Amino acid sequence: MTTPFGDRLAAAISKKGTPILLGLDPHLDLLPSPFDGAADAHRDVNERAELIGDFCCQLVDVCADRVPAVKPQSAFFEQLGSAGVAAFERVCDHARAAGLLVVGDVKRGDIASTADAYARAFFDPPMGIGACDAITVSPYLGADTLEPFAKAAKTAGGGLFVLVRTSNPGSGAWQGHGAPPVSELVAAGVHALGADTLGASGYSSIGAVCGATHPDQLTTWRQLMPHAFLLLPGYGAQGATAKDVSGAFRPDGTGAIVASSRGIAFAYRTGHTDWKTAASEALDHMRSDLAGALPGGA
Ligand SMILES: O=C(O)c1cc(=O)[nH]c(=O)n1[C@@H]1O[C@H](COP(=O)(O)O)[C@@H](O)[C@H]1O
Repeated sequence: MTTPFGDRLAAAISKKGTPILLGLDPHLDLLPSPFDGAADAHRDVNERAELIGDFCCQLVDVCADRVPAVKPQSAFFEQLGSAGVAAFERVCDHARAAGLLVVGDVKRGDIASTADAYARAFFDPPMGIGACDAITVSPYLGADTLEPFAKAAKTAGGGLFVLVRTSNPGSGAWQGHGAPPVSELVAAGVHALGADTLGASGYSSIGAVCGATHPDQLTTWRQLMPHAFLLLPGYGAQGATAKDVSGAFRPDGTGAIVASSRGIAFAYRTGHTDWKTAASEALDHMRSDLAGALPGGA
């Protein structure tokens, strides 16, 4: 039987000694040379997709020994059509071959019968868009629409990260509405959905996306979802710091994974070093930054 995703993530974080989730977001306008040709709309789309795939694979190679997992953002690949989707698959395969867990940032969500097809696209190997260990999903359509995703994930030993409260400035208008706020209702749903996936690590395979840009609320979400991994976007480029994310962790320093995309991939833009050296240094800086701020010195 496949080891459940929650246990695999806990083991990977422990092995690499850091809860960093490396974002793979090939923004066309930020790519370094020689990959910047991907932004040229007059160029052949297959070549452009090849360039973004190559960039992400090389970034994986730079960081693979120091991160447990990566999060390729599907939008940056989908914008180049089917060639981009093929590049997404290649990047997922490359990361898995490097021993990393892959969280496909695809933010899917639809009525249950359609959600079932989306879930198969990511978790059912014969049909797989890109072999993902977990994917991000939107809960807006209701709890019933998360069930097909959860079922497919469980069967595959995979996981989900449900959007509970996103990192963007406007997230409060709807997600923060009501008493208790919608985000807390979703958090309760995530807790319930993960109950039957609790692994030996004490973590379930159903996690939650909670923006690191809401530091005051992270302890509340930690309490509402005691067995869920919290995926925290917003560190670095969106302004959140290591201190901001500390409330999302258990006292033993486990239970959350901190995402950073632009802050690592495009670190070269703030300095004068080559892009690989800059990314590597940014990653080392993030590792020590987190180690100094998290409970248990994670
Ligand atoms: O699900 C996500 O990963 C996500 C949720 C959220 O609330 N905010 C958020 O920024 N993200 C994603 O996390 C990444 C953040 O990128 P950086 O700001 O460059 O680190 C992007 O891929 C976003 O799509």
